[in-house]
Amino acid sequence: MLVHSDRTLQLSNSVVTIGALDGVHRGHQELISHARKHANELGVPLVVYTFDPPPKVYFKNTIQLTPLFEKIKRLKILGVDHVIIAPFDSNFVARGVNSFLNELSDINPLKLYQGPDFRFGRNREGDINTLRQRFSVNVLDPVYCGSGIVISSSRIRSLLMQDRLSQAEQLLGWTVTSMETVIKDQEEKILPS
Ligand SMILES: Cc1cc2nc3c(=O)[nH]c(=O)nc-3n(C[C@H](O)[C@H](O)[C@H](O)COP(=O)(O)O)c2cc1C
Ligand SMILES: Nc1ncnc2c1ncn2[C@@H]1O[C@H](COP(=O)(O)OP(=O)(O)OP(=O)(O)O)[C@@H](O)[C@H]1O
Repeated sequence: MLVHSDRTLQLSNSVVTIGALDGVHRGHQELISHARKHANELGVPLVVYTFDPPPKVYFKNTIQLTPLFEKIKRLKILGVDHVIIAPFDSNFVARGVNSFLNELSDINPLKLYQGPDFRFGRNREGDINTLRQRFSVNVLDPVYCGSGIVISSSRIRSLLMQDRLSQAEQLLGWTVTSMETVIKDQEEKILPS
């Protein structure tokens, strides 16, 4: 797997998933697994376009489930070919939808795989319909946990903050050992003893 931090990757075709993907939880895994399968059928590379830090960490100062190296490790395990890491900063946040879509066209996505709630661009102006004006998009039904709640990074953050580690693990599909350490570190920074 190749990691690109300069956003200059050019491909003649690809299958793409975009997102914060904090935790690379079971919902993200399902999305990537469908995208992987389709990329194999088409014989093209699978690209994940992600953000560092995750937008919710940047805007809402939430805890971060996976540090970048852990997210990259998980994406590699899932068989992703290229990861594009966009530095999520004030310049990036100010970009309009067209600027972002123009950048995406450098990798010529034959298909994008997203969940229904995906948003992008300045003030979250873009959605699935905006994406569809330029690219072909497959929208996956949300993956739910056993209790009928949609799996999300936010839900997992909340479970971890309540020390409900085994439930968080079920939603993540990964062990929380390394993450627990990260979260404890973050808590200690917020609440110095
Ligand atoms: C070019 C670009 C600009 C963005 N600007 C904003 C913004 O102004 N406000 C905001 O809340 N999120 C912004 N975002 C983040 C998106 O709302 C969203 O979190 C991101 O596209 C990842 O999707 P996901 O949250 O479904 O993973 C931006 C995203 C992109 C790609
Ligand atoms: N449970 C899920 N089932 C299917 N797709 C999902 C699921 N959760 C997220 N996605 C999709 O994965 C992509 C990345 O989403 P994102 O990283 O924002 O996940 P999230 O869990 O919703 O995060 P957060 O709770 O921080 O908003 C988006 O296209 C989103 O719709």
